[in-house]
Amino acid sequence: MHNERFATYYKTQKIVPEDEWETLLESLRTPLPTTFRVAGSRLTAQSLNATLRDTHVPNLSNVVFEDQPVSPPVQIPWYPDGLAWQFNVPKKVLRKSPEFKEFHSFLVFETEVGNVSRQEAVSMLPPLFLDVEPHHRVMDMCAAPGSKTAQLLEALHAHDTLTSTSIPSGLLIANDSDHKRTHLLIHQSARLPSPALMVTNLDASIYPSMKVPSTTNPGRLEALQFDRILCDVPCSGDGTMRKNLGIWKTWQPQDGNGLHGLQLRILQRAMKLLAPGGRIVYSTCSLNPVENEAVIASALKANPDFHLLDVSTKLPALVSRPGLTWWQPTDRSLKMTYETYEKFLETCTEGEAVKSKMSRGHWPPEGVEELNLPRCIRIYPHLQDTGGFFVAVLERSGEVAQTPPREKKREASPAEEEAPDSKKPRLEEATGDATPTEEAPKVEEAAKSAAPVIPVGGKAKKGESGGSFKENPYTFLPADDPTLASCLKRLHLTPTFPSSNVLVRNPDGSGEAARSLYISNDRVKAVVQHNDYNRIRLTFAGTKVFTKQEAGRGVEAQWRVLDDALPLVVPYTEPETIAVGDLVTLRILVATHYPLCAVFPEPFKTVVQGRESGSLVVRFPESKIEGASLSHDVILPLWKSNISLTLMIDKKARSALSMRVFGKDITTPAKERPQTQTPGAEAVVVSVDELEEQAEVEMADAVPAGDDGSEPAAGDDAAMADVEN
Ligand SMILES: C[S@@+](CC[C@H](N)C(=O)[O-])C[C@H]1O[C@@H](n2cnc3c(N)ncnc32)[C@H](O)[C@@H]1O
Repeated sequence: MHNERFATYYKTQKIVPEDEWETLLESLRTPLPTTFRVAGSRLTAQSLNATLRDTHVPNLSNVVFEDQPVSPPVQIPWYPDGLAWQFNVPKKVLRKSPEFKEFHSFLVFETEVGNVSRQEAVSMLPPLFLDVEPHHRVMDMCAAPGSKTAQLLEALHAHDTLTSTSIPSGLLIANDSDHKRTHLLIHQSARLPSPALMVTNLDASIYPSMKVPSTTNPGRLEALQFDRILCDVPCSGDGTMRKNLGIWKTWQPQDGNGLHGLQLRILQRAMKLLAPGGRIVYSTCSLNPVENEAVIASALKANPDFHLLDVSTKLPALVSRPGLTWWQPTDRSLKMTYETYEKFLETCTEGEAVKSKMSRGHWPPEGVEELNLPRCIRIYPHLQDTGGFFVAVLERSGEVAQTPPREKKREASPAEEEAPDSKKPRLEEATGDATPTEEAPKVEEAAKSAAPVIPVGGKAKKGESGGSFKENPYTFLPADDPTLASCLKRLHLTPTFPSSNVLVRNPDGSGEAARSLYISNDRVKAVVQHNDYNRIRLTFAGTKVFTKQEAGRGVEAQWRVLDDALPLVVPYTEPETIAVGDLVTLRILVATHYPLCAVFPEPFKTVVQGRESGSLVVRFPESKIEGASLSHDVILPLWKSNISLTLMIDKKARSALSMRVFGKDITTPAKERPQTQTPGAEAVVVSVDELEEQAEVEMADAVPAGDDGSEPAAGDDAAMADVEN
């Protein structure tokens, strides 16, 4: 863990006082503590956080391993509501101490189901400074793998309750230029299903302007402007050296020098897309002023309607240092630093200057002191045992548009619907487009071509590109579509269900061919309907709520509600069709795979025996019995075949639920039958073996492999490492 170039460069930049340099270096050489955030909707998170604080931490408080006391997890002091935690425990303690082993499995399972997000502490900062509210139009320009997108979604859904999801009037577009990584992002975001989410796969530096119906000028279109934009740009990542040890070996100043241009272009594009009064958070996990203050300074100079916000009191417990007002770039040889760009140019040929990727913007601009750069936030590893990080919060002057908390839905005027594209109002005419007219053709052209791919480390690999766009389009179904109508009827949904916001995803856009139905809010609908999906490289819109389930041999497939979508669908479900179960019932469902209806306690048994086969929703109210407790209501999806029931959640979710309610994992592998009679079950009058056999045959076709009924591999560290950023 030594790199002379790194030390020389940063000492020259005076990023910390000289007498602090060794402490900073020492801290960079020590392993990073494990940090995680209790995620998901606010109330679920608070309930899980209480379990952590009141059960897990006391259990871990007096652990002694090999004669040494081991400290329990502690809350990160600056994170709101105490929802972020950290602990520093050697791997062998996690593997061998029974208390920590149990805690580790708890974390792995809860991470799998999305209630815990393993995230570096400093990476949790940018969304906190963005201050997102449920009605905001939000853009996450470089979003994959999505840990910050998840935080932004949580903020949009701040009004959710434990068992129901609000439909925010706002919008979140999460974008990344790497196609593969957008799919990781979609997977991550599915953990907080949101009808307000869209995912696009574009180069953020040339992000096209999107059209939406004008709110002030009916029948016209205007450019979509955002209230909040996150620019968590690709960077050299030298603030992550405690975790990514490879950077010690490879670090060189050219990493940051080469990225400055792209970082500035992404920030400047965000500035063009932002509404007056809106806010941008620019962040990197780099210590380098060329990637940080230099980008902010150049962007502010070019956009005088922007200023840096003083956010020093926002998180009082966060220890940080002010942004720099002086720095001195160096060329790749690191032999010299140059006071000015002009002095640098004197030392090289034109070709060398181009190759160096240096520009005037790499240096502090004239009048740098007027830009308030000390309002930027620098986090160094030794300040509070974290990674290194940089955040700047920029605000655009102008009046904040007063968005009503819930938008009124606007149907397109018949003239607009029927007009051929060429006759539709031109975006620029309608709005004086957020995109300057002379820039528009370049942006449009570039957006049509495949987006370039630049990996997290920031260096684009030769020949890499986003490839041609092969995603299926999203199409809204007419509210009276027969497939949709039969689905809503079968699932007992009320007429208030927003059926005009249901989308399908197949080449011909028909309901008949659909195997899944998605739902969006009005804002997502407006964007999808008024923009060519190929041009905006639309990879995902809304959230999947219903899927077709094979119902067994010779029986027609039926619709069911996806587990994750239940909080969204339940408020629109006829209340009398939601069955109610107790903890004994839940224990049978968690421990057994195809329990017979006959084994459940009354009145649940009679209720389910009287139901037609197919999708069934059950509410388990808050309660407590010997060996089990539910601290809040839980709603779960079941599938009923002729004589048995199945809990339609995947293996990890089942185990996580079991640990939360029964304090241990009581699940059994799919094929293994319980040796004894199911706990809490009544005496069964017919041969259980015979009937179970029959039930398994019935279910063989019915339970899908894949997103819901599947049996994914057991939880391990990889599951947590996967989502770490
Ligand atoms: C620092 S990472 C983002 C991490 C993410 N915000 C999170 O919290 O999970 C930078 C991302 O920028 C993406 N990227 C690189 N160049 C880009 C560009 N020109 N436009 C959009 N995204 C880009 C990379 O694929 C990478 O996923």
